[in-house]
Amino acid sequence: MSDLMTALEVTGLAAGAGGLGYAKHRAPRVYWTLVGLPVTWGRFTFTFRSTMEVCGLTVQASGLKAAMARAARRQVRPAMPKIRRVRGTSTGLRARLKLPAGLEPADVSASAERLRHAWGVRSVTVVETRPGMVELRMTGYDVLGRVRMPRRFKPEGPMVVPVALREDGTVFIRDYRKVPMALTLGATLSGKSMYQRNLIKGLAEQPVALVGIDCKRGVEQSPYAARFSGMATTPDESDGLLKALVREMEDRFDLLGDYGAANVWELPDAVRPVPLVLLVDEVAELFMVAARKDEERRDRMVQYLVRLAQMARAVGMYLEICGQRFGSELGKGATMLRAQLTGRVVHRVNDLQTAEMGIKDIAPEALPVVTTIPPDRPGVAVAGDTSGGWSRIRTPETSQAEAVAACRRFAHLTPELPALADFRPLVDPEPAPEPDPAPAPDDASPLVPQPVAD
Ligand SMILES: Nc1ncnc2c1ncn2[C@@H]1O[C@H](COP(=O)(O)OP(=O)(O)OP(=O)(O)O)[C@@H](O)[C@H]1O
Repeated sequence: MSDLMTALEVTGLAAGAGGLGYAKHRAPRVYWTLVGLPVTWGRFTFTFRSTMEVCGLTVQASGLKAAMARAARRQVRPAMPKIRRVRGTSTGLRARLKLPAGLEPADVSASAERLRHAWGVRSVTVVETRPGMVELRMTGYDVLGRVRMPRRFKPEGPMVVPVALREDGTVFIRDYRKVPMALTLGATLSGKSMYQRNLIKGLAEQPVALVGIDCKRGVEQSPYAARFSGMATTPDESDGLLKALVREMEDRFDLLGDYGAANVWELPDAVRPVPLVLLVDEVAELFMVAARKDEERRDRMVQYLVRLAQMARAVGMYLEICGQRFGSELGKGATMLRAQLTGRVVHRVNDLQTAEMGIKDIAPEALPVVTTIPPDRPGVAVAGDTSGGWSRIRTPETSQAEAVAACRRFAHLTPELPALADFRPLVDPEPAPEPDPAPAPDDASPLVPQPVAD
């Protein structure tokens, strides 16, 4: 009997160990939650003091403290960061530390690699949360290996879309009100379309008008037509669409003038025009020139885009431009337009010059990171904006069917914009069966776009 029990125990242990070994590689998130997190938390807590000492994150005790210690015949200990809060997450461990006078966040950042080894974690990122306080963001495994977005993430406010994961395990959001105009660059097969797809899926759920320019005959954007209020698939159509958008922008400015408002968010809800995002896929196709008369059209379109990029933010109109390159080869005014696109997401690119176009003017120190994105990691990109901050991100792998299903489910949110009536995209009247059949609201057919109530 006891032999049988022993055999069962050994088999159970072996199966358990095998299961954990399997989970470590195939389900790192589960492994981290079950094993990594408690072990790391314990290691962090019990070795914190000694780690601070060996990593040189201590300063001499202040005169008063030293005097008090001497008076009490205690050893004078150096001052070190104090743990204020520790929190486990599905990707790692976060610890808030209060720094003693004499230590600054840069000192802790400089020791990040040593802290990573000391606590056996995948990465340590140091973020200043307020003067004198830093947060250590540790990840327990390669969170960009197979991206899973946290389920409980709630975007704060309108026009905020969670679109990817940062390597420190936090969510990378596209916040249109903070960074209204953006450029996504990347070589072929680097993951640009996946990024756009995630963006469209996230935007589809919000009360926003989507307008598309896809001069690859609409192959990228047409599947999402149910959620688009306007779409152009040739340079000629795009010329007309951009002209209509500039007029729409001017009308919106007139409205702001009528109400004495500085931007659409100050307008009363009843009259506020719906926010609008223009998504341009493969900008080089839009600016393609075959004859002299095309050049005039191209220069005109660049001018329209520059005007939108310079002014449209206040009236709730935003640009999202995507391409393989974006330099002077695109024609007059192209580099001026690029300077206005202050949000940048740069995937793997083919040459240093393209990486420079994407990131050098806003976060030059991220340049080596862009040039070393491996080809077997499509979707990995460097995201930065004019605040100077940048991070390595990766979008979750989302199938086209999932994004199409989201567009159809929220088709009732597609506003009718009279100015763009000539550019309404064709909606497939017989959609393919959807993999994710969420019920559409009773009052809206998923196929017939309906205006948003004012
Ligand atoms: N975040 C990601 N995670 C995993 N796989 C990805 C990710 N992003 C892209 N891929 C895969 O990489 C391949 C290329 O992606 P995608 O089509 O988005 O690239 P692209 O830059 O748009 O290429 P092209 O310019 O040729 O259209 C696809 O097979 C896609 O499934």
